[in-house]
Amino acid sequence: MQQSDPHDQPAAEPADGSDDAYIRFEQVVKRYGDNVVLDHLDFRVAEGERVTLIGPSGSGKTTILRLLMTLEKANGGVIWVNGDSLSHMRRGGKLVPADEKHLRSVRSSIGMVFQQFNLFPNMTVRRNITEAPVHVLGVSQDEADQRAGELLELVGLAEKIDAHPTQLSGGQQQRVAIARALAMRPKVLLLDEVTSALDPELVAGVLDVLRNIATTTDITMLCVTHEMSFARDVSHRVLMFDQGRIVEEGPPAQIFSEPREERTRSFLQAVLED
Ligand SMILES: Nc1ncnc2c1ncn2[C@@H]1O[C@H](COP(=O)(O)OP(=O)(O)OP(=O)(O)O)[C@@H](O)[C@H]1O
Repeated sequence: MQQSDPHDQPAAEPADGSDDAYIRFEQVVKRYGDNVVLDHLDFRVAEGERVTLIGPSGSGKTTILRLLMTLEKANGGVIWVNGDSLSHMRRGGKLVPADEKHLRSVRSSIGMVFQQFNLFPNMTVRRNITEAPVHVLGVSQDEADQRAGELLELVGLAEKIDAHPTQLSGGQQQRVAIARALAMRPKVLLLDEVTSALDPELVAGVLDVLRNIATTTDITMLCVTHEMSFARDVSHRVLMFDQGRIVEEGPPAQIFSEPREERTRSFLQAVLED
């Protein structure tokens, strides 16, 4: 049984009433058994903002993305996405626990790309990209096909539309996974170490695609990466985590060039030596 947390107050609106944050974590607690992974975490991400999460292994970065995708549930606090709470909803003027329909609706504004590409091996690239828009959003197959073509153009794989994932390199598969996430027209894109599973020579191509998406769209991005030059290029803000708390945050130029905290300095040193 999960313990309840004193901060797990149902809330209808962000605590300060008006809040322009698109994503907001308010006193969020996540535990696995006795392991406190997120410890009363507070942060906000504005609409269109691109934020990179850095920090040592186990500091809770992936957990944050998984909570946003509702793949995990917080033990305390409230997570807001565009004014909707992931724990509660209003029904008939009352606050009730969020149901699956509410969560599905919130989740539909969020796309995620994982370290492993998770493409359907038996489907062509086209079907990998069109399956969810057609079956979840109810978009016509023609419209979904047209969008798949445009997205494959964007990720530089237009000629692979009828290929199967097994015929593609890891980097190409990851670019298809990015196109698939964008096909749902998300407002937020979550990127979880999307180049970590790739051979080194394939990393740059995937990062170039993401740089292009970051700079040519107004999509809100939360990105977990060890690619510091990519983080420097695309992020508006970097959050440095340790043991489930933010130890430092700031624009990339400051965090990477003049970190204030010893923990940030030693983390960056270790990544650079890697
Ligand atoms: N399903 C789970 N069951 C138990 N513990 C878990 C589970 N998922 C994550 N954890 C623990 O939560 C902590 C935070 O993990 P998380 O993956 O969020 O860290 P991270 O900062 O993303 O690390 P990395 O950079 O290695 O991916 C770790 O101690 C991890 O062992």
